[in-house]
Formats: sequence, C-alpha cells, structure tokens
Amino acid sequence: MNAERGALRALLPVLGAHRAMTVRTFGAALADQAALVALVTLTAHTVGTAVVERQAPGPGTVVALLLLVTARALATWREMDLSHDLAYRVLAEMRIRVFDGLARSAPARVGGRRSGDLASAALGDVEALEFFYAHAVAQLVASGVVFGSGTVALALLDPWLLTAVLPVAALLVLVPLLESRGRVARGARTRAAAADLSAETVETVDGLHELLAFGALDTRRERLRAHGHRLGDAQRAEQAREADASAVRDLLVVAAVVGVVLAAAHTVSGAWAPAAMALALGVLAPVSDSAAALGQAGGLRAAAAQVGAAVRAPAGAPPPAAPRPVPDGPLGLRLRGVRFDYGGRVVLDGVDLTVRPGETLALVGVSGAGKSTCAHLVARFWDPAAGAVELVPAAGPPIDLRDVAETDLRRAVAVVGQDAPLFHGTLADNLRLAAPAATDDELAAVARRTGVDRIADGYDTPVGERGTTLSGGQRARIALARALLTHPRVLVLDETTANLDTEGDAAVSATLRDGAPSRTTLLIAHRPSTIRRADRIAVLEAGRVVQTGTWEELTGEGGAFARVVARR
Ligand SMILES: Nc1ncnc2c1ncn2[C@@H]1O[C@H](COP(=O)(O)OP(=O)(O)OP(=O)(O)O)[C@@H](O)[C@H]1O
Repeated sequence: MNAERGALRALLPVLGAHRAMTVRTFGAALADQAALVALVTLTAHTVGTAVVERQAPGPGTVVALLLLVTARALATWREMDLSHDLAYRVLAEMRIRVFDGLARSAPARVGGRRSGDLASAALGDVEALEFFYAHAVAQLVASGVVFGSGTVALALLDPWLLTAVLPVAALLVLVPLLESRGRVARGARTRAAAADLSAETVETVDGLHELLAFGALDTRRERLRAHGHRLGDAQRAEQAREADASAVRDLLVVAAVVGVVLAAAHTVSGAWAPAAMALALGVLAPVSDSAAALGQAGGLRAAAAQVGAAVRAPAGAPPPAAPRPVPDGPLGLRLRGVRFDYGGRVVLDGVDLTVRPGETLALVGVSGAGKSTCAHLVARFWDPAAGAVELVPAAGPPIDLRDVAETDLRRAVAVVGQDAPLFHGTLADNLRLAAPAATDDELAAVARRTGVDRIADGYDTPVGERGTTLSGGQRARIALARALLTHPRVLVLDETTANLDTEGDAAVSATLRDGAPSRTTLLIAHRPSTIRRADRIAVLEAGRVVQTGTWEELTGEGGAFARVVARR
C-alpha cells in the first residue's frame, strides 16, 4: 500500500514532455466548464425575467445565449479531442517506458514474474491510466478555477448564499479523500485479479499441448472461470461503491441548491434568485465531477504503482560509465572467482574457468549445477555478486564485461539456448534478428552450414509465432544460424544441439569448427558424444569448477566427471 501512495503523482512528470498540449487541454476544459456555468445562469435569469417580470428576452440576451451554446459545444468537442489525444500520447510513451524497464531489468525480473502478469502491467495497467490523463488532471484544475470565480459571483449577489455552497463543496472533496483507503484496496484487488487472469490465460495458451495431452484442459477451464469470476466480483464491488458515491454526491448538490433557494428567497430579488440557484448548481456540478474523478483516481493507484515500478526498474546489468573498447582478433573468456545467486541459495560460489582463444570447452555438471547461469552471466543478463566475467584479448589486459558497451558485447559474444523462440515473420526475418544488414549471400552460406536451408522452401516462408510450426531441432538450427550471422568471436552453446539427432549434432559441430577456427566456444552439453568433441572439459559441482581436462584425462580420473557421464 505504501508503494501505491503518491504513485499517480509520481507519473505526472510524463505530462511535462507534453506541456503545451496539457495547457491547451486545461484551456479547453476551462472554456467548456465556464461556458456551461454562464449558459445555465443566463438561461435561469432569462426565464426568471420572463416569469417574474413578464418581460421577453431582448435580442442581446438571445444572441448571448446562442453564442454560449455554440461556445459550449465547440469547447466540449475540443476538450474531448485534446484530452484523449494527450492521454493516448502519454500512454504510448508510458508503454515504451514500461517495455524499456522490463528490457533493462530482464530477464532477472521476467524470471521472477509470470509473463501474463507482465503483459498486464505493460498493457492493462497503462490502459487503465487513460482515465487519469484524459479525464482527471485538466478537469480538476479547471473545475477549481470555475468554482473559485463562481463563488465570487455568488458572494457579490449575496454572501449568505455561500453558507449553502461552501460546506457542500468541502464535503464533496473530503468524502473521496476520507474513503480513499477503501478505494485503493478495491482498485488493487481489481488490478491483481486482472493480472492473475492475464497470467493464467497466457500460460493456458502457451501450454495448450500439455494440457490437452494430460487431459487437464477442463480443470484449467475451471481455473480460468474462477479467475474470471474473481475479476468480475472485484469490478462489481468497485462499481457498486461508485454508484453509492454518485448518489451521495447528487444528494449533496441538491441539498446545496435547496439551501441557495431558501437563502435567495429572502435576500435576492426578481430574476436573480433563479439565476443564483443555477449558478450554484453550475459551480457545484464540476466540483462533483472532480470529486468523482478524485475517487476513481484512488482506484487507479495500484495500476500506477505497477507501471511506476516497471518504469523505474533498476538495470540488471547497468551500462558502463566509461566503456572500454574490445580489440579485434580472437578473444578468450574467463570467469574469475564468480559468485552468484538469484536472491536465495548461492548458485555459483567462486567459479574459476578459462576458455582460451579458439578453444572449445565443454562445461558439464548435473542438472541444476549452474551451467546455464554461467551462460547468462557471459551474456551479461546479470552481473556476478563477486568476481568477474572477462573477455581476454590475444594482447593486452582482460576486459571485465561490466566495462564493455552493450553493442560491443553483442558483436563479440553470442549465446544460443536450446529452444530460442522465433518471432512472427519469415524465416529470413528471424535469421536477421541480430544482423539486419546481413546480405542474402551471407544468409544462404550460414543456412547451408547449419542445415537451415533444408527446413523450408525459401527464406520468405513464414515460420509462425514462437516457431510452433517447426520441430525442436529445426528451431535449434535457426537459433544457431541467427547467432552465426553476427560472426561472434565467443560463442556459448547452451544445450543448443540437444534436440538434434547424434548425426545432426556431429555435422553441426564439424561445420562450426571448420567455419571459424579462431572462435572460442563454451559448450554446455549433457550428451557424451558432444562433450567428447570439445578440446577440454570443465566440471561444475556445488557452485565451483571441480575438474578440468581432456576427455581422456577426465575419464581416467573418476570423481565428479565420472558421476556426470554415468548419469547419461
Ligand atoms: N531465474 C531464476 N530465478 C531463480 N532461480 C533460478 C533462476 N534460473 C535458475 N535458477 C536456479 O539456479 C540453479 C542453477 O540453474 P541453471 O539453470 O543454471 O542449472 P543448469 O546446470 O543449467 O541445469 P540444467 O542442466 O538442468 O539446464 C537451479 O537451482 C535453478 O533452480
């Protein structure tokens, strides 16, 4: 709840980038509200003059009424147009800021949260704030100005009229502030239910094959139904309280108008009495609307807090203040005393590992030993808690990854997983993901080496979202080709060829080695035939490298390596 306090205010600086438009929106809102107050007041005065003084409105009054009607219509249209334009611009920017925050802190953040929950923050929570930017900010300020000027006009007619108007105005503003705690809680409940439903839906769609295969679809449908009900209940609770609050606001305004009528009956003469009543109604109506907006804004705090947290998410791997250049030529890789945890148990506890330039080193260990964690540290998804990951040039001192600019790092190092996701688009689009400038000839050469040329009829073939139309082995080949197109000097293969058959694995390994003999490769694998092809092998156990050597050396030694190989 504390994080939510001030969450809406914290997002206001986004409006700063749109200062001119914010001012224009405020101007239109002010013109809109002022024209309405003037219109109802003049109308009441005109009717009062006709009834009380039996005098038809003069041409000046008729023209003024027509002008006010036109001004009000134009101002309403302009205000709607500007406020929504402003809101959508702010939201578009906010969505990108949320995305930047997620990208900056990913995958550390993504690892801890469900992707549907993140989608909800990026889309749903930002969308919910549309109300705040489009309807609340400019209207609140405009209604304050209109109320101020209206009460001065009422005081000029008769200061006693204020005794009915001011207390009601104060109550209208106070009530939503007093019950804001409940509103914030109800809003948070709705946002949480929406995020849960979003997460469940994304997971269900992702895992449709497994749910079908294990006959778990019905159970899942019931879960989705329960989540849908929970969201419905939360939304109904918010709406019910909103209806109550609206009724209370209407009652207060009516009470103020009755008070004004009673006071005006004694002190205000002729047509000014109905005019005073209309003026009181005119100045209180925007205050009532603002009170409603204030109340609803309370319910948006949870959304604003989520968006704010995403926008301000700290970088998992902050950019270097003074980047060091990476020299040309072969690069080795070194993990020096690396310690790392994901916020709980220590996963890597002083890992020392060197891969010499041009060498292929297989990193092996039991499942959960921390091999992929090493790969992620080399990709600099995160930084180690202690120690360093370094690129080692042929000449000159090693370079800590923390000192390497993001673009230089991505040019030098490529990390390929086992099942890299593919994106909606053609095969060529997916291959060119990291190397958009790669020529058709380069594409064809890499595709030949990795066997991607046998996957589809042409590079313009759509591969479908997440590559669901392809086999695991085909996806692995595409992921590998995608990385090779960037000509990395350090290549990390994290179980990349595990989905290929033994022959395919051997063929890919051979072409990888022949294609770039100076490339340094860190190979994470379980399959003995893959491990055996490496120049050297390092064994990870209990957070440390406990053995290194060639296949022949290690098979003779026994110990951790023998245990890992025996499990295969
Ligand atoms: N994003 C994460 N958040 C929290 N813990 C994680 C995360 N990723 C991995 N871990 C934990 O860190 C440990 C090491 O995981 P890692 O994936 O590095 O092991 P691995 O040796 O690659 O295993 P495998 O051979 O099964 O792929 C495991 O206990 C795992 O549960």
